[in-house]
Amino acid sequence: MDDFDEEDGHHAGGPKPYIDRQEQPTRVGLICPDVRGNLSSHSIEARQAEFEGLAEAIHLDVIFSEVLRVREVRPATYLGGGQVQTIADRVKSDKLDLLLVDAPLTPIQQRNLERETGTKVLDRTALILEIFGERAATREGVLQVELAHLNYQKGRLVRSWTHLERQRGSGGTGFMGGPGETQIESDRRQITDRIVLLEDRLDKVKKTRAQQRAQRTRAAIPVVALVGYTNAGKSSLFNRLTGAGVFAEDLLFATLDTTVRKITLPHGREVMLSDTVGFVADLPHDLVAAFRATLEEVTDADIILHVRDIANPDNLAQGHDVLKVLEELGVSGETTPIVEVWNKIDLLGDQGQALASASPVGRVAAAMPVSAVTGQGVEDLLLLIEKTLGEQSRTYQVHVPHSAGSDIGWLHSHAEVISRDEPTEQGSGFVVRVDPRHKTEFLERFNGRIEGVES
Ligand SMILES: Nc1nc2c(ncn2[C@@H]2O[C@H](COP(=O)(O)OP(=O)(O)OP(=O)(O)O)[C@@H](O)[C@H]2O)c(=O)[nH]1
Ligand SMILES: [Mg+2]
Repeated sequence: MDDFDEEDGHHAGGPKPYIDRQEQPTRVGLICPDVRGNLSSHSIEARQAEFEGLAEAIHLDVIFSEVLRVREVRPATYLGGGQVQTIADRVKSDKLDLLLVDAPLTPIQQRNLERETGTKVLDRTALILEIFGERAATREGVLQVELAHLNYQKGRLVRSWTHLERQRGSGGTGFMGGPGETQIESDRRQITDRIVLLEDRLDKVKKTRAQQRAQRTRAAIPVVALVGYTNAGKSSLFNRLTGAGVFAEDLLFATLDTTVRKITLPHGREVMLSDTVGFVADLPHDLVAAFRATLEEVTDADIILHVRDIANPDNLAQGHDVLKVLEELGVSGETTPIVEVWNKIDLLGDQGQALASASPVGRVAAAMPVSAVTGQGVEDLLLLIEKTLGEQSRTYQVHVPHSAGSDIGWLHSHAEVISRDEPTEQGSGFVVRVDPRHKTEFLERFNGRIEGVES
C-alpha cells in the first residue's frame, strides 16, 4: 500500500478485520439492554434496529437480537444474573461465536460476561471500531482507526478466543480475538509505543491537509460540508450534486473518508463540497478525536449541510446526536451557518403533513426538504446554499493605486474580483466580493480606500 508498513515491520493496513470470508459467517447474538431510567432520546426499537444494522454492516450473521430490561446495571456483569444464565444457554444451543452488547461495558464486565457465557463479548464501541477498521481505505483512515483502536484496547486485557484466533491468524491489532493473555503486558508497552508513532504520523497527515486547505482558502473557494447521521443520505446527495460515484449504500458507515469536489452553484459561484463520515449515537470519544483530521473539513466549513433522514421516525434524536458530535468538534450554529437538509421526502406518505410537523434541531440558518434519489428540491437547495453564502459575504468597491501591486494580487487570491475599471493615472477601481473569513484582513489592508459597500 505505502511505505509505512515496511517502515516498522508492522502488519499492513492497520487492524485486520477478523472475519475470514472463506470460513462460515460468524454467528452472533445481539443484546440491547433497556436500562431503567436511561435518558436516551432514542426509542429502544430504534436502538435495536440500529444495532442490528451495525452488526450487518460487517456482515455478521445475526442469529438472535433481544431487548433485555435492566433494572439496575450490575458492576460485575452489567446484566442480571438470571439474564446472563439465559444467554449462556442460548450461546450453547445456538452455537454462537460472538455476543454483542449495545452498551458501554467496562473491561471487567466484558471479561466476566465472556467467562460466564463462554463466548467472545464485544460492546458497542468495539463493534463500531471493528466496522471502521474494515472500512478504512486511505492511509489516513487506516491510521485514525488504528489509533482509536489502540486507545480503546489499552485499558483492556483482551482474552484470547481460540476459534477466532485461528480464523484470523496472528499479528493483528484488532481486538476481536486479540493477543493471548500472557502477551498482554508486553503488548501494552508496544501499544503505547505504537500510539506515539501513529500520533506522529497523523500529525504529518494533518499538516499536508492543512496545506491543501490553505491553498483552497487562498483561492477563496468556500467549503460546504455534508454532515449527518449514518445512512441519512449524505453520499447520495453528494453524488447527485457532483455527479461523482461515491459509494452510497444502505449500510451503516458506508463512507469513512472525506471526499471533496468542486461544484458550480446556479449563478456561477464555485464551492468545494465535502462528503464525510456519518455520525452515530454514542460515537466513541477516541474515534471522534482520531477522526479530527478528516473532520477538519467540517470545522473549517463555510456552510454545514446537516443531512437528516426525515422519513426515519428516530430522526430527531439522530439530529441531536449529530449536533453533539459537532459540538465536540467545536462547531455549532453560532460558529458556522447550518442548513438542514431534510432528505428522503420521497418516502413520506403525506409529505405536506409530515413536513409541517418537522422541526429543525438546534440553531439553523434554513431548512430544505429534498430527495437525493428523485432530485426533488435539490435545485432549490443549491440556490439556498448560494443565498446563505451571499448573506455572509459582502461586495466592496475599492480603489488601488498602481504602486500597490501586492494589494491587487491579494484581491485576486483572497477575494472574488467581480469587475475592474479601466485604469487611470491614480490607479484602478475594483468591485470585489469578500467572504467573512477574509473580511478583517481586507478591512485592514484597504483601510481608507474603500469607496462603497453592498451586502
Ligand atoms: N428513498 C430514498 N432513499 C435514499 C435517499 N437518499 C439516500 N437514500 C438511501 O439511503 C441509503 C444511505 O444512503 P447514503 O448516501 O449511503 O447515506 P450516507 O449518509 O452517506 O451514509 P454513511 O456513509 O453510511 O454515513 C442508501 O440506500 C440510499 O439509496 C432519498 O432521498 N430517498
Ligand atoms: Mg456516505
